[in-house]
Amino acid sequence: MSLTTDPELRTSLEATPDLPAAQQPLWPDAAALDAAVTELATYPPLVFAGECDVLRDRMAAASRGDAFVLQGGDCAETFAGATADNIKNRIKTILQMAAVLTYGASVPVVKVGRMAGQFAKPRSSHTETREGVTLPAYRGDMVNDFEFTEAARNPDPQRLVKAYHASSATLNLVRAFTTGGFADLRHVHDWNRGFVANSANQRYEKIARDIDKAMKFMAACGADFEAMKGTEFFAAHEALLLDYERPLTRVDSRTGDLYDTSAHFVWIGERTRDLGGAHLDFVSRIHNPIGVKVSAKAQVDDLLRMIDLVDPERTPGRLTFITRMGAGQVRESLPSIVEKVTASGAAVTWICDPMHGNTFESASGYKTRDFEDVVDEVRGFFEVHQALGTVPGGIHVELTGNDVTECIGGAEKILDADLNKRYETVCDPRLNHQQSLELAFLVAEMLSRD
Ligand SMILES: O=C[C@H](O)[C@H](O)COP(=O)(O)O
Ligand SMILES: C=C(OP(=O)(O)O)C(=O)O
Repeated sequence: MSLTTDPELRTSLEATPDLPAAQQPLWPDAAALDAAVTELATYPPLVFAGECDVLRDRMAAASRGDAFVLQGGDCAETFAGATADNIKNRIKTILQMAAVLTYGASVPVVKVGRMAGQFAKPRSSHTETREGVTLPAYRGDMVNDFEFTEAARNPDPQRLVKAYHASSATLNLVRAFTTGGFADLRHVHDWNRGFVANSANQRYEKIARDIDKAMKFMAACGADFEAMKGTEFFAAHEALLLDYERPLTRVDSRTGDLYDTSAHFVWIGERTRDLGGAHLDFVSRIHNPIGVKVSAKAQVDDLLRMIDLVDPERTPGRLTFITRMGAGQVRESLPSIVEKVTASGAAVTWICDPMHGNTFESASGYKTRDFEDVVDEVRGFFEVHQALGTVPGGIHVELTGNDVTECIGGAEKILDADLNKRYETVCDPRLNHQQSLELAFLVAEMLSRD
């Protein structure tokens, strides 16, 4: 792979018209920004273009119903949170969910972490006010620090470089866990047995028992579990900060095509998906599989134009619409979008994000989500696709492997009064380990009914 100093790449990126880029930090020091971007451009890619192509094929399989996608991870990764234990717990949770979903869907589950790059956040407001003091909003560790002081909230471009190193270390451990034996299906199944052994989760015992039987059947047939000790795992994040994504964009030496080597899959968020904006222009130039968040506010005509821009050749697996309508809206707003996009002949993969349309402020003042709403949105997503004869291709979830108390509900019955016990997110509330597994069991039930 060539670096951004490659004349071909420079030409291609410099050809990018000067389009408006929403949600970018107001970097106070242009020279410092320049230095950070130049430094990033000299670093090795985090992923290989060929891996992105593999993921594109997997996303294409999901668009046909031959695979099911599980995307999950933190709302906002932090530098301090990039520890071995946190990464291990998140991977473990995703592997456990994937095992249950594989059983429910009877197709391979494509595992994609919101990890190793999810360090930047779009915000509703540029500023945050506490007790009469107004400072720049926290925009993710890639930009500034969560601490509420003027110095901490000042955007620092060296954080772009730190984000690269934190992503690199995270991805290194993720690759080690997923290929070095930790992902052994027999361990994963044992962990799930531990989950259903908890009296709160007894209603999922039947699925766990059925999986147990299936594993014994496979063993009796001579299945090689040793060969199933590793698994494919991909990294994804929102391509929000163009000062990070552009210098990590490289020419694939095999084909001459551009790839954003900061992750296998990048998505464009609800707040930055404007057709005339720099974000969609950027992803239209790279060859990674791309996601776009779609809320109930999306106009179908805009989505059709977006497909023409990002996926003019209608390549299966290239474009994923991650719908996040809210439990109260999904049944009303999703059908016409799916119907019209399908009628246009586009080959998009449909994924449900049941988190971002279901956020509210609890009576005690915490930003939270109700587990019931999360489940209901996924249920609505399945109902809509079933009614239209289209394919529900996967789910996209904000989760952690730790026992935080950020979303209310679930079998543990987390209440508003419990939120203050372990509310650790620096942005949006995540499902904890138990709630994530519970969601997987419920989605497995939905899938096996299909
Ligand atoms: O993750 C999504 C957004 O970044 C987040 O919901 C914005 O939160 P805010 O409305 O508190 O800025
Ligand atoms: C900001 C996010 O979501 P959305 O763009 O859908 O609001 C996100 O997934 O982190």
